[in-house]
Amino acid sequence: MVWNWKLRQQHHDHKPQEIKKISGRLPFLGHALQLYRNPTTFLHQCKKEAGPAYRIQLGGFEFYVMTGSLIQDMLYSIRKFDNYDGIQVMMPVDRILNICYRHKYDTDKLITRNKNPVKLAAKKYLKPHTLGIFSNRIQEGIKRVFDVQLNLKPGEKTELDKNGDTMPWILAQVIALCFAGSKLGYNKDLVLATDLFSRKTVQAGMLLSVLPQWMATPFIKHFTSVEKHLDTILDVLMPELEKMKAGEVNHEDEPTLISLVLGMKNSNGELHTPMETAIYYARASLAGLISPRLVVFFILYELACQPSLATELRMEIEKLDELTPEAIGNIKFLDSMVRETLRLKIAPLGMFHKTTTDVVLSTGQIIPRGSLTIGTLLDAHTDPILMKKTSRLGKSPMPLDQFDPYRFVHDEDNSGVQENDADDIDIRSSTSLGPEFLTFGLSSHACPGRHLGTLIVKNVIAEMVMRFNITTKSGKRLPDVNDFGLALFPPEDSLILEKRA
Ligand code: HEM
Repeated sequence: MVWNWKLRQQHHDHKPQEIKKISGRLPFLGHALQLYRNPTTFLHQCKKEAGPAYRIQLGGFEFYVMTGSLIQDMLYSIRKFDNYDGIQVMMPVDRILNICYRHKYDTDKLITRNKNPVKLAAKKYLKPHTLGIFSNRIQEGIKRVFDVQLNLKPGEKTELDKNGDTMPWILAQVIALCFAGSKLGYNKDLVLATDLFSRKTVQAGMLLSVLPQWMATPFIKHFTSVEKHLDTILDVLMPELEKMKAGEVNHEDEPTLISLVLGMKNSNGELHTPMETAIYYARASLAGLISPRLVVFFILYELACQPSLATELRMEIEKLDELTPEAIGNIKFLDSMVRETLRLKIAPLGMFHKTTTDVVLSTGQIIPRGSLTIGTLLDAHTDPILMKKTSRLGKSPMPLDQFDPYRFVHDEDNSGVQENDADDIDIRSSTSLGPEFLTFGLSSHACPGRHLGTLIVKNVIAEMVMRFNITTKSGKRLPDVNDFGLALFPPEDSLILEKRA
């Protein structure tokens, strides 16, 4: 292999070391069994065996695993570690569109490596100070679904299944309103198609992660195709988009993601067509639905297991002068619970990237160009050496591997912050990025939708807790479900909602 000149200069002709392969691989399965049984223990053993960077195999993929501060190095080096190709490993939406929709539209045109219009629109309009434009839509959307789908009499109970339709419907309704506007966003066909597009994409993604594409394709086409749902999204959105394009209507009084994307140019310098814009709506809704759904369920489960937390949250909500999404978004206790959930209720492995060049790590080891890299986020978030500031937070700090809903309810006096703490370690809110909070990524690739996502999560939780007493169906706290260390799901349990008087 020919090292490039710059790398040689940097390392004064010391030959970079290969990164060690972890022993115990099985043919094809690689380390799947170890990751299935106990990913956290396995990843600790790997670090002991091979140091801060090592190679594991899962399914057909080999991953270079980054631990500790190497994760930050990866997330900050956006030119060397590409996140687009990385995300496509876990959520291969380009391949899924290609399998399900290529016969209707050349989906290759939508591969948005460098100019993702959803990202550009999100960066512009989903900032904390611009979120007010979505306020009414968030409030109205949540209220409407609760009134229709969860309309119980006081004392009446219902089951909220984590795999059921209610929670996805609530979130899809809000996302449809925010991304397509009030004129189209209440359309039931659109809301259902938005939800099913995201759920089917996740299922198809799972098939593609375990089977070669030729084998997965017929299953996807038969069982998890997104074609019908994308057709519906196009049917609802395109007539309005055509009118917008012709200048017959505009969305100036209520900015929407679709109006922003329609006004942007693609990589050929041409404005997006109504069809492209409608497909981008579907892609954006994926980002807006998948993670928030899990975060909401994790928090509700915690409230069900610790009813005193629900009582405290109700008291905080009752103290508010007005019940606006912003006011709910500013409740410190709720924000702390969201940040703690995002810190701890995450997969042991995450943040897929692909190297764009041979990369020499600070350890002197090399990752060849085109390799898949991944970070041990959970290990980093529970390591007191890396989480110096976080580990001191709270009046009586709890160990980092335990869920402390009050951890980030801090003020100047009880934050545990010391004078020599680095200023760049920002712990102010659930959306503050920094080396002690990696869940949204870092630097310019960090999630641009996090402010909207957390605001929606908080408002759904607030509505739920004000309307219902929440308990678990099992009557116990069941363990979270780990999926080969690559995804973490809430326990195999349901929630029982009892309408409050
Ligand atoms: C609270 C829930 C959310 C979580 C945990 C989350 C997490 C993430 C993560 C981990 C990334 C990849 C960062 C990287 O590779 O460095 C990402 C990217 C992205 N997220 Fe989110 N996200 C959330 C909500 C949302 C919402 C509501 C939107 C709405 C538009 C959104 C839009 C995006 C987009 C467009 C990207 C791609 C950014 C890029 O390519 O640079 N996310 N998100």
